[in-house]
Amino acid sequence: PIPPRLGVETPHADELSVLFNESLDKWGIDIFRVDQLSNQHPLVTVVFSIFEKRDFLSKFRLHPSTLVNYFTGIEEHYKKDNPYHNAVHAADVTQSTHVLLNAASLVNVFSDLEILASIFACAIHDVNHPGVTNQFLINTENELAIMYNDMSVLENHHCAVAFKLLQEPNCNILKHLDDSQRKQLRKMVIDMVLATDMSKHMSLLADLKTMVETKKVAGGCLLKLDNYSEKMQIMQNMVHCADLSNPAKPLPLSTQWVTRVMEEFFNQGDREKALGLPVSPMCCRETANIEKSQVSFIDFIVHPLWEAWTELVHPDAEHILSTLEQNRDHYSELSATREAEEQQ
Ligand SMILES: O[C@@H](CN1CCOCC1)Cn1nccc1-c1ccc(OC(F)F)c(OC2CCCC2)c1
Ligand SMILES: [Zn+2]
Repeated sequence: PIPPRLGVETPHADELSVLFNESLDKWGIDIFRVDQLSNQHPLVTVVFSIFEKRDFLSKFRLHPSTLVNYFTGIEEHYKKDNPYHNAVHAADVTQSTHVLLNAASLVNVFSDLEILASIFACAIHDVNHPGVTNQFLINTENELAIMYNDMSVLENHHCAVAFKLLQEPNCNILKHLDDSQRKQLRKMVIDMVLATDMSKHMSLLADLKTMVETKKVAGGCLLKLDNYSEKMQIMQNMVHCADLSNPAKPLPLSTQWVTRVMEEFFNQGDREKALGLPVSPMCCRETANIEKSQVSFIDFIVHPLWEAWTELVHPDAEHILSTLEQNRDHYSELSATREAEEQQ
């Protein structure tokens, strides 16, 4: 059976293809609308449409129904009742990376295999996420923490689930890659997904800043990327930027992500309370100051990262950085008014 043109069966196929024709390559596509129009298959349709647009089905001899089978399996392994870490987040990070890859200063930097690996890594980067943090899994001696010895527990799990699924019948999308391509892709995907562990953030950012400094010295071009580790550094930071892009999206999208992530954090706080464990930061629904937390999240983590990325790909990400700065000021004003109200 030939799969439907957008990879998914939906009564809104026409509306969805109009939305993709207009905005698949744009920062700020309404991914929540993609979720609705795709009959709750946002990841399958985003991956399928990006692969079609990049001509990956012919470049890598990917069979359409194998592609739909595999990414439907991946999508099903994203827990639907996670408010945040669900298939919409995966589709969002995947489409965001697709846009970042189109930056003029990154043209000709990555091979098709590196681009395939980046898109694949985003699609699977949080698969089967349990809706709690690494620290929670470690504190509760969860079987996943035991399995991965407390080291990047979630991120190891996401990789393992994704590669295990490749071995299911009619799911091996990499069947027609040669052995060396498949081995390279596997290594690149693991390197990118393990780099989404927030505990790696500071070292990843430090290395990115160093690269930006040397790039300035070397006359401002990126093309001299000859070794794997420099290329992988950029790919890891690109996926990490996409993973932390919620505050840098148009405000109506950003606020929906804040609501979702806080609900997931509060659910974890409820479980910690019930277990008599100390409640993690920002996870207590009684005391959390949502706007204030967003301002410090942006000031200490998200803005420094996007500032470095914007310098690296100058001037292609300027509009993203300015959206982030506008959103930061919005949350800061909100938190000031809330504080003033609470004083009265
Ligand atoms: O939890 C974050 C990392 N921590 C590290 C320790 O300091 C606080 C932040 C990143 N992360 N990891 C998974 C999901 C998210 C995450 C993703 C979107 C977030 O906000 C918004 F953009 F939607 C987000 O906000 C939290 C709650 C308030 C401030 C941070 C978190
Ligand atoms: Zn993520």
